[in-house]
Order: sequence, then C-alpha cells, then structure tokens
Amino acid sequence: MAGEPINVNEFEELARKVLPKIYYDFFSGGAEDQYTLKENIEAFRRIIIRPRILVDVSKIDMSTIILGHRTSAPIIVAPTSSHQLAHPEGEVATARGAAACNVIMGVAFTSTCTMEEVASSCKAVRFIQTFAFKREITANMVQRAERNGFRAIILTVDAPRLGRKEADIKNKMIAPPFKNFEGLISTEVVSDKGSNVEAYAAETLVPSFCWKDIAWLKSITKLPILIKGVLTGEDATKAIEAGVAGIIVSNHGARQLDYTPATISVLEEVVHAVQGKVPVLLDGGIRRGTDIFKALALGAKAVLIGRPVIYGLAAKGETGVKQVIEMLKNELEQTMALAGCCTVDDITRSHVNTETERFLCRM
Ligand SMILES: Cc1cc2nc3c(=O)[nH]c(=O)nc-3n(C[C@H](O)[C@H](O)[C@H](O)COP(=O)(O)O)c2cc1C
Ligand SMILES: CC(C)CC(=O)C(=O)O
Repeated sequence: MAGEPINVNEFEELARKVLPKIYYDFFSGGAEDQYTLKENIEAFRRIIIRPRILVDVSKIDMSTIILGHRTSAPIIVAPTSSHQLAHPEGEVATARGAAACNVIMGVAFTSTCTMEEVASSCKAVRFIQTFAFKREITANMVQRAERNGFRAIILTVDAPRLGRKEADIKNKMIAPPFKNFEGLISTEVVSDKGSNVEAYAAETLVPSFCWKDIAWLKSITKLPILIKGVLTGEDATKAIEAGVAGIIVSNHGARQLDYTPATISVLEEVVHAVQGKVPVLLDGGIRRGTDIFKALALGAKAVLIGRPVIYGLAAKGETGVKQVIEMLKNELEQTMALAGCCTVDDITRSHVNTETERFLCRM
C-alpha cells in the first residue's frame, strides 16, 4: 500500500506492519478454525443493495438517537480490551477519537486505562461493558460507572468461559494489566501454561450466571442494560422478558464459539422476535459504509465497530481512531446518497436483497 490508507482494510494493513506479531494476532484473530471470523465479513458481501433513483439527495443526515443520546451516525465503538497493546495512550486515545466524531464509546471493563481515566479524558457518551463476573466485581463496576457518568451497561453474555484463540495459545499471549481489577482480585494473575488470559477468566467469571442474574443486576443499578451476544430469536424473547433496554446481535467478533452464524445473517430473526420493543444493535465484520447500510436495512438501530478502531489506534493513535470512524461515516453518507436515502429512517428492508431472497426468486 502506497500513501495514506483510504479504507478500513488499508488501516488493518498498516496496523499489521506496526504491531508486534503477537499483538496483531491477538487483535485480529478468532476462535479455532476461524470459520465465523471469515463469515462475519463474507455474509455482508452476499447482500445486495437496491438503490432508488431520482430522489433529492442534496442533504444527507446520518444522525440518530440511541437510548436517548443523539449521535452523529449509527456507529458505536465496540468495547474491546487491551488498547495499550495497540498504542501507549490506550482507551483514553480511543475515547477522544470517538468524542471528536460524536459517536458513543463502549469501554471494556478489561481496559488498560481505568474507567476513571477514560471518563475524565473526554466528553464522549460512554457505555461500560462487563462480563458475567463475580457479584463483588459487578457491584464495584456499577458504582464506579454511575459515579463517572457512564450512560449504560453492556452485559456480554457469550463468554461464560473464554473461547480458544489458537494463535494466542501458540504465541503464549500475556494479557496486559487490567487496571479496573486492582484491589478486586487477590492473587497475582500469572500462568506458566502460555496465555494468562485464562487465569484472569478463572479468577473473575461465574459460569453459573444465568437469566435470573439479570434481575439482580437490574436491582443494583438505574442504568439501562444492553445484552451483548444474542444470536437467536428465542434468546431475544427471553432478554425482553428479563427487561433489558437493548439487544446487541454479536458473536464477539468470532472470538468465542466458532461455527456460530455471521451476525448479519441472524439479525432479522432477532428483529422479528423483538417486535420493536427495544433497539437492536449489531456488531461483527463491519468494514464498509455499505455494511452499515445493510445492517440498518435489515433492522439494526446502529452498529458497533471493533477491530477497525483498534487498527486505527495502532496505526496513528487518537488521529487514527478518528480517521477510521470518519471513513466509515463518509462511506455511509455516500451509500445513502447513491441509494436514495436522506435519513437513516429512509433506509428500509426493501433497500436490500439477501441471498435467500434471490434463491427463492429463482424457484
Ligand atoms: C481484541 C478484541 C478484544 C475484545 N474484547 C472484548 C471485551 O473485552 N468485551 C466484549 O464484550 N467484547 C470484546 N470484543 C468483541 C467486540 O466487542 C465486538 O463484538 C467485535 O470486535 C465486533 O467484531 P469486529 O471486530 O469484526 O468489528 C473484543 C474484540 C476484539 C477484536
Ligand atoms: C478476554 C477478554 C480479556 C477480552 C475479550 O473479550 C477478547 O479478547 O475477545
């Protein structure tokens, strides 16, 4: 690649050049055969856009409202861990990039900067992400989130234990210190068996966490709870019954259970089950503005972006994060104009055609 990156894939190339292999593998990798990792991207390519012509597209407005917060575009920074392995300024730089673009910042509890450092560094609307942690860890997280102006809790439910990322095992990947755990986990988290991320998980995760525990989480916070990791209509229905404020269709960027479907291929199933009761968001494989357009057409309120933001951070720190988000916003704006949609509400189901629909048409 010569010159400045002009799309997200070129940012990935740049990140691959600047990062030590062990960290590039950690950020880019997926579980086991990485079937789902490829599918998350390939499934978008199989969806075709049906543009409308001769619409006045002289003004395009991508703004939207997510859980009451107006943002410049239907884009959220996905909560991802370990940003200081990409850049010394870590999540603080990422959050500043998100703030500059006026999009919501998802902060992982397994961040390398503390929640407090991120909160005091920028004005971005921030959501905190947590796992099915031991109750004392969750209670601590909730208090700190409320005190530090986080606006929602993202509860990630697809990780009762960690997925097997074989590159990390081979590379003996050592997790950086997750500073939010300071004072909360007693033992030094080390391992001589390769990756120490397993040891962290064993110290913190509760594999018996289930639906009733959402009622407990609701009882200790006034913040809205988004459930992240839903892949079926059945679980979407249960999540609504449990009283969540929103659903994130996600397979954890293909890092947990391999051979789960591409998220975009199950979005409609979830949207139908939810019946408009809460917003449905989606992440996994978003690399182009056209991908965002397709997700919105199939019923998502917004999308979360994981790896592209990390690649921007690795390549150019806060500036790189900003450039990646702006690139995706520009591409979405271009797609909306060329497809004849002036606002996000103008993007409808009839603006896309799935492979199944094309197959059925031929029968
Ligand atoms: C390096 C990395 C770390 C991640 N860490 C977390 C995490 O701590 N909590 C979480 O809920 N999801 C985590 N995820 C998953 C993301 O939130 C998101 O679901 C995924 O990255 C979306 O796919 P994409 O990377 O293709 O955009 C992580 C993903 C990556 C790539
Ligand atoms: C295991 C966590 C530390 C981060 C995570 O969720 C991931 O790497 O996918």
